[in-house]
Amino acid sequence: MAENISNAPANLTHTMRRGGAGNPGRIEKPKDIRSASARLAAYLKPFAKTLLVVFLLVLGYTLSGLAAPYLMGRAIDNYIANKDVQGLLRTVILMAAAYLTTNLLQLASNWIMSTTTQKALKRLRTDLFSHLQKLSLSYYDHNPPGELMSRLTNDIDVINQAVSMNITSLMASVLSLVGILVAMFALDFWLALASLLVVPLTLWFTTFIAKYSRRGFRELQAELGDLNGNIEETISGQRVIKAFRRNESALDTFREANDAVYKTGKTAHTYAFLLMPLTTQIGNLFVITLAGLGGWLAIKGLVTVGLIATFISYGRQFIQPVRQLSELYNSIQSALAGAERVFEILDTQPEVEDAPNAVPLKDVKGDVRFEEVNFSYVEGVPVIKNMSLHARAGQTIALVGPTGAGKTTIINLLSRFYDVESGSIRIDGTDIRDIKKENLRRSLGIVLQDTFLFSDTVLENIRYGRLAASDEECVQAAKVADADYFIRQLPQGYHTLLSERGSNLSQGQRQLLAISRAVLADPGILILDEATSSVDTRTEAHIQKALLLLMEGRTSFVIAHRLSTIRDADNVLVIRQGEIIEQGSHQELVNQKGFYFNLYTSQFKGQII
Ligand SMILES: Nc1ncnc2c1ncn2[C@@H]1O[C@H](COP(=O)(O)OP(=O)(O)OP(=O)(O)O)[C@@H](O)[C@H]1O
Repeated sequence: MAENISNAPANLTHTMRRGGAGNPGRIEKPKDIRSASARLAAYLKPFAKTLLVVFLLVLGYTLSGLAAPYLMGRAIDNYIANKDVQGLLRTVILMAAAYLTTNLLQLASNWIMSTTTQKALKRLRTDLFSHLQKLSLSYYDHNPPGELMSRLTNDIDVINQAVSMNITSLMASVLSLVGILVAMFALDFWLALASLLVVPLTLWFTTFIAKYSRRGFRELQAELGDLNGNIEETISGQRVIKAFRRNESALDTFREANDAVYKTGKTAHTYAFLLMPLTTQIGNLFVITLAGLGGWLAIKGLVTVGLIATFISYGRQFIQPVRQLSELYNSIQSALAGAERVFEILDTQPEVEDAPNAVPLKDVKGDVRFEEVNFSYVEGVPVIKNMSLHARAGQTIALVGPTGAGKTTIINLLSRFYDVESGSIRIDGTDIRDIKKENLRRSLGIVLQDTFLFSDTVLENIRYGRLAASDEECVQAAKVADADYFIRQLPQGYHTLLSERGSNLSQGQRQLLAISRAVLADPGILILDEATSSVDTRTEAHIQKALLLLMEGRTSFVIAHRLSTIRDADNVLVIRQGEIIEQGSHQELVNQKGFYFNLYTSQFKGQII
């Protein structure tokens, strides 16, 4: 058992590195230990019977762990002293059996515990992920993806570490401490009392080293954070770095950050590694004291040599749980803090569900009305002000205006990604808050500038528009969207795997896939955000053609960047600071010589119509 002490630095550093997502490297304290542990325990509750088995196994191996030193003492006193080879052999076999049982039971309990933990964590992860799906977009506005990812992965991992390993360790440590103490006091009161002196010394010592080591690792995490940020920026900004020939200065910044990591890492690890030899020294000191004191008592004829051997062996076993307890405390604290962060998400109110009287939307005609709509993302900062508009079924509405005017917000409100603050939005006369969300979103086709493609095949990415669609329907949609020609040129055609966010496709091609999706979805109302970045003229022509086809007979809201789209629109809404300041056809607006006219002359003049 004593050799386990050598694991100390590894365990300790591991615990420290996994300080949790919020602030890695720090041993964080949960705000409410009781509630966090109760909720975490609830996830283990379905496995109560299994946990009882684990407890019995731990109890079993603690007892068998206590048996071996006792047997050794007996062997020395009864058989070695009396030269009884038979008896010695029997005891040696018993000792071997005791050690073997200890190891086997330990193995079994750890295995069962970690399997159980994995099952419980699988549930927690599923709960967390499904809850994330239900949260509103405004929640995502306030919680960056990195942070949420960290909760799904790091925090759950910290909990995993603590629950799968540390719960059994905790049980074992407490049980073996109690067991050893009882055995020691039962065997010899004074020697047991002397052994107890080692407890405060070990506790003080481990806490002392752990404090410095922890501080070191905390600093190391901060430096590592800087280094990671630096690397991430350099990788994602490669294009700009190369364009501006900043490779050397990027390297300099990296060297600086790398150097800081090296220095802090050296100090932190030195403290951590100090723990092993120094704890071993304390253990040795303990053995020497026991041997000296025990030897003296033996000379006096007060104790037997076998008893001293038993005590020394117990003594070695004793230090480990004492040291472990102080480490476990930190690791469990971190896990509970992680659990709290996970529960915080689970406690966030999900997106407003459908009203109880929500109705399905059937056969959408596409008549859209905004009636005195007000909205703000942040309280007190109105983004849409008292806006009213009417789009008749089949009309194309172009939204134009300077950046930040509120065009995307209008579309966000129509899609009910956010709810209006006051006023109402109606589709075919029904307030969208009274329409089943599922239905509402199905009747809207959204083609955004930055199309999100999943790491899957081209075919599956198109099928995202309507999951029940057959392969033929997907291909047909791609043909209508004029995407078929480029898809067939891809290495595996429709079965080509797209990389994350479709980065192996050009922007124009991504848009064509988004249009294919919309064609497949066959929505009553279309929402388009025209791409601002230029694509090659051939793709551009394909996109234009596909869009015109798609818009035919559907009410379309287009955040327009091309003059041709604006000219073809039935109504152009000029948005400024959350208000419609002008509206009419392109020609009417030009004739008005107002805000649109200025916008037109500065922005669109010269565009090929
Ligand atoms: N999620 C958000 N949280 C807080 N404020 C936001 C959010 N999204 C947009 N805004 C703010 O709302 C205002 C309107 O933004 P919106 O995206 O609707 O403008 P836009 O007209 O679409 O601009 P652009 O043409 O640049 O896309 C801006 O001031 C913007 O900063």
